Amino acid sequence: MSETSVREAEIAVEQKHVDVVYARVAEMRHEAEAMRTRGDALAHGARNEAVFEQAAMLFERDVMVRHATQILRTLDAEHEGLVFGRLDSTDGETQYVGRLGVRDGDFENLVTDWRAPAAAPFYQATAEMPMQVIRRRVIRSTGQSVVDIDDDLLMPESRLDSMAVVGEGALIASLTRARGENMRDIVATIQKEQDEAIRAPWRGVTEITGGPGTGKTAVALHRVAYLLYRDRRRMGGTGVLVVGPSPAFTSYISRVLPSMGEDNVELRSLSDLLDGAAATRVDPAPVAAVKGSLQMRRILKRAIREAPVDAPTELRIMYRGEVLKLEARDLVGVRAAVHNGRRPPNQSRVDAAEALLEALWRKADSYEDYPVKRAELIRDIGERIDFHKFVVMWWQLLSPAEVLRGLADRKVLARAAGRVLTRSEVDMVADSWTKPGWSVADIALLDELRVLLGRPPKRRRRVEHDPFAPVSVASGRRQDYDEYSHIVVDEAQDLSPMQWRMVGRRGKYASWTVVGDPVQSSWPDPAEARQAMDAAFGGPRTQRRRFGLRTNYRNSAEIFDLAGKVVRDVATPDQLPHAVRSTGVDPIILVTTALTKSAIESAQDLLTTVDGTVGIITATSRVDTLRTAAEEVGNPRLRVVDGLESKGLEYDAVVLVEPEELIRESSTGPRTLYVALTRATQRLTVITSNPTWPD
Ligand SMILES: Nc1ncnc2c1ncn2[C@@H]1O[C@H](COP(=O)(O)OP(=O)(O)OP(=O)(O)O)[C@@H](O)[C@H]1O
Repeated sequence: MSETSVREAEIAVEQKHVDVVYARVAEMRHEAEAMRTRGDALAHGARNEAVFEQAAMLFERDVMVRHATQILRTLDAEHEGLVFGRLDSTDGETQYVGRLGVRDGDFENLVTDWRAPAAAPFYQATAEMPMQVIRRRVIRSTGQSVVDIDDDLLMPESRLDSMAVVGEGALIASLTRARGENMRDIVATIQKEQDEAIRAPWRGVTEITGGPGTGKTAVALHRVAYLLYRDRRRMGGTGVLVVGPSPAFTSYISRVLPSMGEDNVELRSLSDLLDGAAATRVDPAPVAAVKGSLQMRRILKRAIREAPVDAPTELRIMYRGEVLKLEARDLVGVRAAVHNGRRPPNQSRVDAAEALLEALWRKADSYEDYPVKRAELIRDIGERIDFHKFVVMWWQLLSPAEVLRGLADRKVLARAAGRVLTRSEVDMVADSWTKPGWSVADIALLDELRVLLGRPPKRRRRVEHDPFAPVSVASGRRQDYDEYSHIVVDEAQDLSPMQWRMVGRRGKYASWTVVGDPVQSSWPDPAEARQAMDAAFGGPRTQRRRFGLRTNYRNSAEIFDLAGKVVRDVATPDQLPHAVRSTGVDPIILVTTALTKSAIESAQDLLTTVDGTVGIITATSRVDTLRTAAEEVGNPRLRVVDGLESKGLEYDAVVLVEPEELIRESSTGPRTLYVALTRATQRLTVITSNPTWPD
């Protein structure tokens, strides 16, 4: 038989099995619908245990079918298959691997879930350690049709004559596919070193490091799916949180988990981790550096001890014919004493009232011929409406937003900062808070304030308009942030210490998967961030395991060569991954002063060359101009982002505009440029006004 006809014959064999699987899933779906109707009736009428048991069984079935239906819906939209692998072993058994475990009516295995221990050889077997696998086959489908297969012969000596072997590399085929709007799962082609990280135990902290394109994000997401499968009871109840650098990134990765049937995972970016306070901008690097460092915590703590600007500075009260007066100095003392108490300020109003009454009594006690008793004074004044009004104005319930906005006044900030910030830092940071909206760095500060201020007590009555009620930054979507059972942090090298505190607060009892690449870091003080990270994990004694990924699956070798050049002074050779795929096409470097025009022309060119997405990456200051120009092209495959936004994303082709501006804009030298240069899978064009770039 010719090679083509062997391939076709083998495709037909697999199609037959795939048809059986889909038919079984359809059958189960029908059964489940019927059972659901019956199950409701059963559950309502349940009288004895047997019926209960039956109802519970039906429920489990139902859950499984819903799971399958959801996966199918996601896959149908992307034309991918439920079954993607097959193992032929020395014991004569054949096993299919897929996104879901499916059994036939007799409980015989039709497909093994990729996360089950039985499927592990599909990812772990090698020619050196074949794990009894003679042939490993990757099955590629479009919807329900098998379109291709690809074999790995691991034990040639055990191969039977009837066993055909076809294909030329499922991995490479998958890597050269056009990139779309969303990241795809990699279940069919997970590599051994990746699989080890995916299947690591849930406990403690799992750190995954690797250069650009080594599959860190993909591995982290598959690990979530794996943990939910293996430890659903532990993970499923309180939930898994995945934290990424930007909303563009969370949207990019949003499809991966649903394609594996997992939609119960919260994906959040650092700018929307706090409910009700989404960031709309990014601070310039020097401002972000100040706001992200731990010294901000000291400043915020001092800020909340200050009296609000409109708080009264004197208390006068008539009592039994005398004027009792607390002067500014007295009030400052009382305020400080209340702040030194145990409770956060928003829960200390009662303490404040008591401390004021105590101070009034001390005043009264110092008057001669003024026979009042302590208990009487406290009771009488404590019940008076004018005293209550004073307390409400003097000890205001504060929202995190109000406090941070208050620091836009440079005098207020300078007072809170003391000697922690220089004068120019105070100017620059105060100025940033006069701008509308919040920056990404502000979200961590608001979250810190949320905890420092404490949750205000619930009001008993609904008041129509209460000018003193705090403007809440928490909409109450999720009250108890500290309840996640597992947290994944992607691009972890970029979290500031304050952001680590924010994330750490959400994982008091969590286990962690932390993913990053130190060479791509955009944070200027890695040591301080490292310390804050350790604290988030519960201290340096928390169990850790580390995995390093060494192969760059994204970039062509030609593109990665150029990217490697720009970080040669800040990265050691062993920090750079190895790019496996060569396209024979070198990046283009275009020297011109007509940057916008050339960028658009190059992008248009590339849109005709590649089938997937094209990204224009540029300095923040150029984004608006280029976006306007790109809109005129009117092609939905074309995007414009700045260097920081490009983190974690990928495109078929990239046009990088004025590389040196990305370096100038960043506080970490060439690292952001390195990120930008490693976003393309196939083509890269760099547009520069410097004739000697990159030398
Ligand atoms: N085993 C694999 N099979 C197929 N594709 C893979 C595999 N591993 C990684 N990829 C692909 O390589 C690309 C890079 O993966 P990913 O974005 O997870 O890398 P990363 O290490 O997070 O990159 P960066 O740090 O540069 O953002 C993605 O398109 C991913 O689908």
